[in-house]
Amino acid sequence: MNPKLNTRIYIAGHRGMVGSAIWRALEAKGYSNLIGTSSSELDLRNQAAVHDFFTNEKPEVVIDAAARVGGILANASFPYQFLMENMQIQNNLIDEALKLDVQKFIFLGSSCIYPKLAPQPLKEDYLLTGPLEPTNEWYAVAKITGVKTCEAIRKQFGKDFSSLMPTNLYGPFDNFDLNTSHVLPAMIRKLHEAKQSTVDGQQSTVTLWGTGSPMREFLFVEDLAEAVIFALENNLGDNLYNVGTGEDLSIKDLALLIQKIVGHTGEIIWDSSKPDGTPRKLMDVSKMTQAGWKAKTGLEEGIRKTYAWFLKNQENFKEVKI
Ligand SMILES: NC(=O)c1ccc[n+]([C@@H]2O[C@H](COP(=O)([O-])OP(=O)(O)OC[C@H]3O[C@@H](n4cnc5c(N)ncnc54)[C@H](OP(=O)(O)O)[C@@H]3O)[C@@H](O)[C@H]2O)c1
Ligand SMILES: C[C@@H]1O[C@H](OP(=O)(O)OP(=O)(O)OC[C@H]2O[C@@H](n3cnc4c(=O)[nH]c(N)nc43)[C@H](O)[C@@H]2O)[C@@H](O)[C@H](O)[C@@H]1O
Repeated sequence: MNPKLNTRIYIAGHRGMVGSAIWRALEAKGYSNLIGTSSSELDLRNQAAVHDFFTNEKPEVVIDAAARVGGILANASFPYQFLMENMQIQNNLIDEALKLDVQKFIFLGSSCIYPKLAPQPLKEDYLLTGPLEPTNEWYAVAKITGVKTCEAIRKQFGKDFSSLMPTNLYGPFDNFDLNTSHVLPAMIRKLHEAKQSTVDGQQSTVTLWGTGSPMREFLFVEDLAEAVIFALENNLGDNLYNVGTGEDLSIKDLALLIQKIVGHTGEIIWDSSKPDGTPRKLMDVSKMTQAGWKAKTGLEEGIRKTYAWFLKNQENFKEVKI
């Protein structure tokens, strides 16, 4: 389909980091008929409520950025919720979208769908070729189910349902709760707070998780929002596309970069009782590049923007339990 500026676009999860970035980017491009509801207004795990919502709102396009999301520890600690809630949310959205003849559905998954020890960089074809990383296999299984459900609809009904697999994301409106966050916002918060708490003129020590040796790729969330709009406005023609920068670095090097940006001069300790997770998950982004989309924001530039956002908004995190 070719969306018009008044096409009715429902962004599920529009208050989250990803959904809100997509909303802002669509608004900036002039899309005027955006639909969003918070989880307190509409619990997407509730099938009947989702049915009523679709019947009333009649979206023409659905972008699914709603999910139970968290970093390595949250994933490993709540396997049932990460599996069940994600399947409930996506099943309700996809099934109602199919029944009510939504013209385009974009499902967002994650790079953890690929096997733990798959060759690098990860090509879309490597899906279901080996065992998953145990810390997040529950979330990964839910996301694989979402990819396959969209693929089944595409195959059986010829409808434009497709999946984008973003690498690890970061940016404004990220989650800075140290128990549930991903590594990049956790490092910004830990290093910033340690910089501010000096003891005898020395900045405090920061404890990070694992060995620091895993490799990760990071994409600025506003670049992902551009990729989603690219997929919305172009008929990509296939079911599954990786979205990333195609570059990675070690967790240790990420810590050194954030330390420099934040201005922390204290010591960093690595707590190897915490899991490392998958050793590497670098995306092969050639399919998206060939389609015509490429990430724009360099890692240092993106972290500087995110840190600036954190400094402006950190009062909101004060009540979060560490
Ligand atoms: N963050 C990453 O590093 C990353 C990496 C790859 C892929 N992704 C994917 O990107 C998508 C969005 O992630 P995010 O980082 O933006 O997460 P987020 O900030 O936690 O946002 C998740 C959104 O989902 C909504 N939601 C959760 N449970 C819901 C429910 N039961 N009913 C209704 N809404 C519900 C929340 O709504 P309320 O705010 O109203 O509660 C929230 O707006 C997910 O599909 C995720 O897998 C994220
Ligand atoms: C994108 C998401 O990635 C998630 O995997 P994954 O990259 O390991 O998740 P992260 O939580 O970002 O952790 C990445 C790496 O950073 C290390 N790390 C170091 N210090 C910290 C810290 O203070 N907090 C956190 N959170 N990590 C830290 C962590 O041990 C791991 O090796 C998956 O669990 C999800 O399913 C999803 O796919």
